[in-house]
Amino acid sequence: MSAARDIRPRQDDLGVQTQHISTSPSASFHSPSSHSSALARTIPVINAKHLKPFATTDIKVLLLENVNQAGRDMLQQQGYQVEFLKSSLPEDQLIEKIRDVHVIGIRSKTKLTERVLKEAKNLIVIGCFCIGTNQVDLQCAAAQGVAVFNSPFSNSRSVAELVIGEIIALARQLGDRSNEMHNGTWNKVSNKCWEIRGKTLGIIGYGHIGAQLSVLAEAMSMSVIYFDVLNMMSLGTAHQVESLDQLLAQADFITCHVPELPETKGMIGKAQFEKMKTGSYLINASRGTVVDIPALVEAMRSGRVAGAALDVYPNEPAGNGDYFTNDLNEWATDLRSLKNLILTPHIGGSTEEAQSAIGVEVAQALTQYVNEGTTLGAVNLPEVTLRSLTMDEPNHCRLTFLLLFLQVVYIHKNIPGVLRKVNEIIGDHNVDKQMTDSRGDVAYLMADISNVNAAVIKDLYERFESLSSRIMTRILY
Ligand SMILES: NC(=O)c1ccc[n+]([C@@H]2O[C@H](COP(=O)([O-])OP(=O)(O)OC[C@H]3O[C@@H](n4cnc5c(N)ncnc54)[C@H](O)[C@@H]3O)[C@@H](O)[C@H]2O)c1
Ligand SMILES: O=C(O)CC[C@@H](O)C(=O)O
Repeated sequence: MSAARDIRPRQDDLGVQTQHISTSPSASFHSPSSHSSALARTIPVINAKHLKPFATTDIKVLLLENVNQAGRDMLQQQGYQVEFLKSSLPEDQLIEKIRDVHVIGIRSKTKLTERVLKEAKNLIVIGCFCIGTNQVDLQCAAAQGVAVFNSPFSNSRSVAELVIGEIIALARQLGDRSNEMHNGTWNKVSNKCWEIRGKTLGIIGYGHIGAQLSVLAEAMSMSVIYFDVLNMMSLGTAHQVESLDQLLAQADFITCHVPELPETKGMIGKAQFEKMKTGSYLINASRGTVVDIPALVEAMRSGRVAGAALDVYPNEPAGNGDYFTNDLNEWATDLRSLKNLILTPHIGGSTEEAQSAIGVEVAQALTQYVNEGTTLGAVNLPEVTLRSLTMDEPNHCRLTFLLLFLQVVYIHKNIPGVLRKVNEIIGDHNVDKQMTDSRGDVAYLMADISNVNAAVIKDLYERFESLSSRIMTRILY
């Protein structure tokens, strides 16, 4: 087989119309579970909607919001066509672009709403190169058979470290002193400046970030309490309180680390500020909707809150520039006028370490899904994987010759009896391995079938596609 990339269809030995892709090792996906990954592999992928196999060079990827180079490189090395933009796109432009792509990579600013997703006729997978997935209509994506992946903890440490820095900066009014010096003013004061040793940190949401922060804070002799809707294992000597009100009443520093959900919207508002200790501090590096900003402004003006740090806002601009004005958020000027308020442009997870780790992790998940159908780590589909078809398999030479193994990836609506119909179809064939799982209304089945030929593939595909419960059928071989 030629090492040159050639995406033209050709007839292979079995007479199946397939496509021929690079055998360069650098174009192979190095799956952690695959011992053959260093060897050249040929992984044509069928996009079900066209009933034609894809060469990897046919896969179109759109990366928005300055996704890290490491992730971009990995996708390019697959041979995919990768378009890269530094910022997000307004909805209408996004719709134009998304119509054409199979894979989209975004961060927190790109809103993949139902309206956008309905136009994404070729889309098979979304990569959120971040933790949050609130910017994607996950249910709509699942109903369309579009898998969504994120990076669940690669930037957690970066956020936790930022928050530790902010706790000290707020306790010592560092932002104000630094601004004054920038304006030429020497203002040596100790009034209302504190050590953090012995103070109580109240963490709302004890997940990846909250737990990491708990350890760091205790290392600096803070005592840690936290509130979470789940019962969690406390790290160190931290302890879980039973209600948000208890946390608000006890903590000197309060920091929010909950996801954006209907229940967390406005979770810290006027009533909660009134329950906080006078002179306490608030930090929000979760999502902008969690804190009611006008209520925060009022609480800071009244002296109830002695300082705050905000990294996230209800409305955030698509790219960098002079956007932090009342045009974007009506209270921006009020915020900018407050003392001891640290404002950062959603940079909690923005470190070199975090971004490159996220780039690699999400690019890997995307590649594994596109090339192998694996949904491990998907946030909206059942997690299903099969052992890779490797050189260690008894029939590995068939893998090398492409069409002797067929992997059917079938996403279907989870209606009772549907699996019986699916199994009736594949039961007539030589099923090497098979796995199914469901999540909500959607079930996902993977099956490796050996000894297939062009007619069998066509028959299988057509029979799956004719099932009324079908969402998406892909055949990878
Ligand atoms: N500023 C940034 O750059 C940045 C970076 C990463 C993550 N984030 C945000 O931080 C959030 C938290 O990240 P994480 O990785 O720790 O998430 P996580 O899912 O690991 O933890 C969230 C925790 O919040 C808890 N929770 C959910 N609803 C709650 C409620 N109503 N009350 C109390 N607890 C509740 C959950 O049980 C969970 O333990 C993310 O969802 C994301 O929006 C921001
Ligand atoms: O990088 C981003 O845009 C989002 C960072 C953070 O909020 C996340 O959800 O991981």
